[in-house]
Amino acid sequence: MRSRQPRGLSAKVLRRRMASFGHAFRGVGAALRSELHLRFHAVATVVVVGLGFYYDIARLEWALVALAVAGVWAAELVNTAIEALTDLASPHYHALAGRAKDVAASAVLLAALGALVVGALVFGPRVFGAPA
Ligand SMILES: Nc1ncnc2c1ncn2[C@@H]1O[C@H](COP(=O)(O)OP(=O)(O)OP(=O)(O)O)[C@@H](O)[C@H]1O
Repeated sequence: MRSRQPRGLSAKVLRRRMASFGHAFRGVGAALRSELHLRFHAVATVVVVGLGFYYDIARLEWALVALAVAGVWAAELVNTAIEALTDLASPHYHALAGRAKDVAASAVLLAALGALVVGALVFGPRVFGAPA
């Protein structure tokens, strides 16, 4: 049976999806350029992935490390977006603006603490020689 979908629609949808990926990557690039914290995360990510290969960690450990790293990146990117929007909406001091920034920053802190726990459990025994 022939599809009733107008010809070229799927190509259009695909182009839109590709454009969305482009916007997302542009966002990561812009955040990397403006945020020192993100550049630190980039270096930390390279170190953690290097340690993963060096110690040949297990598949499930890779999954935990990937989730932890992605969680920190996602929290930091959302925090960067909230900071930008807050500065746009409230360039002058406002208690709500401060609260929005503090809460967004606490999401990064929570993700970073989770990543620290994952890092300590996965790499701690290997680096410090304790039994896994
Ligand atoms: N417009 C504002 N009104 C009230 N408090 C603010 C405002 N802007 C910033 N703050 C307070 O200052 C803190 C630091 O804000 P700032 O924008 O400097 O972010 P930051 O945590 O230093 O992040 P970054 O270093 O990534 O820019 C906020 O968490 C908030 O408590």
